[in-house]
Amino acid sequence: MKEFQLIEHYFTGQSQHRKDVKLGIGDDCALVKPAENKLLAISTDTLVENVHFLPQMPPQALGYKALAVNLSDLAAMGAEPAWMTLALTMPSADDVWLQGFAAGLFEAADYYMISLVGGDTTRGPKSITITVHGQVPEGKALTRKGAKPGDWIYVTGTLGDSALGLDILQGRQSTSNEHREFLINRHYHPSPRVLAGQSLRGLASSAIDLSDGLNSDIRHVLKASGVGAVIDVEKLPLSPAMRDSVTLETALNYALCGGEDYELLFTVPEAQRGALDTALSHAGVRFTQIGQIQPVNKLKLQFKGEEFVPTQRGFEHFQ
Ligand SMILES: Nc1ncnc2c1ncn2[C@@H]1O[C@H](COP(=O)(O)OP(=O)(O)O)[C@@H](O)[C@H]1O
Ligand SMILES: Cc1ncc(C[n+]2csc(CCOP(=O)(O)OP(=O)(O)O)c2C)c(N)n1
Ligand SMILES: [Mg+2]
Ligand SMILES: [Mg+2]
Ligand SMILES: [Mg+2]
Repeated sequence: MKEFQLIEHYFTGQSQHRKDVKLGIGDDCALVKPAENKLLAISTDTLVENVHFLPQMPPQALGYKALAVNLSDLAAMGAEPAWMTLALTMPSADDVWLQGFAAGLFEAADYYMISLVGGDTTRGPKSITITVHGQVPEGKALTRKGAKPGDWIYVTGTLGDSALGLDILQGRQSTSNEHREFLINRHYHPSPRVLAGQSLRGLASSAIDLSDGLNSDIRHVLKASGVGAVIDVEKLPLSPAMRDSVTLETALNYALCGGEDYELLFTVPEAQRGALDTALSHAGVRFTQIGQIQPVNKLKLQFKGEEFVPTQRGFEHFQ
């Protein structure tokens, strides 16, 4: 199949048709109509073979995850997904692979109501870059800046599962079949907390999504907000699969430094604390208070009051 046939065959048949897409795939640009009184939220993330995914990763999971990691950034800002572009580079046009990739991509796109409006297809080492566009009411976006001393720190979901799943895939850890399936699924199918992010508008004083690991990502919030924090690592939410598979110390290191959780970390002032339960009840995700913002610009990790020293900082591309 040639380049243009391939694009038409795999990427123009989506079921997600948004009224605000005035011109989609096929021209030199897409034309979209942003809503009035809303700001555009734009973010891009790349997945590169052997850096972000193993060559044997099922194409359906890869298509899904490539979009999910991008949606996670929209979630962190409280934005609603709207449009995306896809830049796809691959060594050859493998029909089975493309079929699976497109199925996974559109599964996530349909669920989160985001429309593919364009992209680029090239030959080369396998990599996927998605740019997402979302919308957020003016003045309502969540940002990394805004955490104040005394605010409570929360995370959604459970932490560390994805990194343990990757280690299991690579034979560095092992566990029961049931836990193995759960953990690998958490690695392959992260759940971007899109609804939770929108529900936190007007409630959270700051937010970020966790991609490199809490120990690394929370520092972006602290720096942007000009504050410090105490984290009670014994409060970090761990899945039963995590707790059953490794020692508590190893589990806490996965939760702090493993990365690819795609959960939200957010801060909430004391006065808004009571409103959280109701706001997040519709989002269908658990959330756990793990610490508090402090005036001194420093991150303190403690386990039952004693200093906790993690084995690493978090994921970094350039050491
Ligand atoms: N090559 C680049 N050019 C411009 N901005 C970049 C580049 N790489 C990263 N950024 C910006 O730097 C910030 C941090 O990037 P990153 O750590 O990748 O964020 P995230 O973890 O949310 O994906 C983001 O605002 C991102 O848009
Ligand atoms: C083959 C392989 N090695 C290592 C990892 C682990 N890993 C890759 S990227 C990453 C962090 C997140 O990726 P990044 O490109 O930093 O995304 P961003 O922070 O920009 O959202 C982690 C933990 C993996 N998923 N696959
Ligand atoms: Mg990024
Ligand atoms: Mg992010
Ligand atoms: Mg990163």
